[in-house]
Amino acid sequence: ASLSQTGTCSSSAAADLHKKNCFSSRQASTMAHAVKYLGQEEAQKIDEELFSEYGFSVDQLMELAGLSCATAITRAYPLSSLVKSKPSLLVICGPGNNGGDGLVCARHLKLFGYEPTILYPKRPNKPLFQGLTTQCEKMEIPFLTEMPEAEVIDEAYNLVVDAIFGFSFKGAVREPFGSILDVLKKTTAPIASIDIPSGWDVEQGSADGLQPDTLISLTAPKKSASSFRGRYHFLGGRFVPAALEKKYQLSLPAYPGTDCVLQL
Ligand SMILES: NC(=O)C1=CN([C@@H]2O[C@H](COP(=O)(O)OP(=O)(O)OC[C@H]3O[C@@H](n4cnc5c(N)ncnc54)[C@H](OP(=O)(O)O)[C@@H]3O)[C@@H](O)[C@H]2O)[C@@H](O)CC1
Ligand SMILES: [K+]
Repeated sequence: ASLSQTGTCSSSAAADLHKKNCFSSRQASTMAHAVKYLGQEEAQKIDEELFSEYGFSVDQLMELAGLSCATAITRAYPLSSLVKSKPSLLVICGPGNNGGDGLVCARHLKLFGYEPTILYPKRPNKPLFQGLTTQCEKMEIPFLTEMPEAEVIDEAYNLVVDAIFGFSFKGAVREPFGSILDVLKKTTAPIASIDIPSGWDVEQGSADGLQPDTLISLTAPKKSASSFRGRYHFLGGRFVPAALEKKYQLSLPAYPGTDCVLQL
């Protein structure tokens, strides 16, 4: 099959190929401006570089990440839109920095007028997380001692914030988080996932995993975000220095004004 002078194809197979090529080149030109979706190692390298080369501390970036998440949640689920009489939210925090983002997010949500409750079953023995826990306790945010049943969650909470695992998640889910994720899969309350829907492979996603209504990608989306089918995808974590953005060719969109989140 050959292409005619006008670039149209003389057979249907060639037409398909031509369409594919045109699509690829169109896609490539759009992609040059589109935000980059990161692999797991790349996300971890950027994180590491922010601390080692750029002199940030974890708690600094965690504060900005958690504030972005609380802001995104306020945009997607304003107080006036909540269906329950109380603006109740359940924030489930995991054992790493994603869980830390969840604690910061809960604290800001409380300041924004929501009534968060936290489940934090595996707490690292580190001053950072102990401090974040104390801050939440002092702000009268209740902590649950066990994961409620799916029906209880649907009855009691307007929204679940998933801060269980982020970009360091690997392998089969270990307890107690396997059971927690099983319950979450049965809930009908909307889920807002911080950075990555927990339990998803960071790059491949998960066909039978959580299906959050909202995803808040921090720094840049991870590859699995291309499988996100929920209503709201936000970018947050407005702390990336231009030189780092350039080095990793992140092509981050411009945040409007002083906003710390952007809807993708
Ligand atoms: N630069 C940025 O963008 C910033 C990123 N930030 C945030 O940090 C997040 C990344 O944090 P992270 O590296 O601490 O890892 P994260 O994913 O929270 O979890 C690790 C923990 O999970 C556990 N675990 C792992 N696999 C498991 C399994 N199969 N089953 C059970 N457990 C498993 C593992 O447990 P362990 O191996 O210790 O048992 C470990 O303790 C990132 O996504 C973003 O939210 C911001 O705070 C700041 C700026
Ligand atoms: K998460």
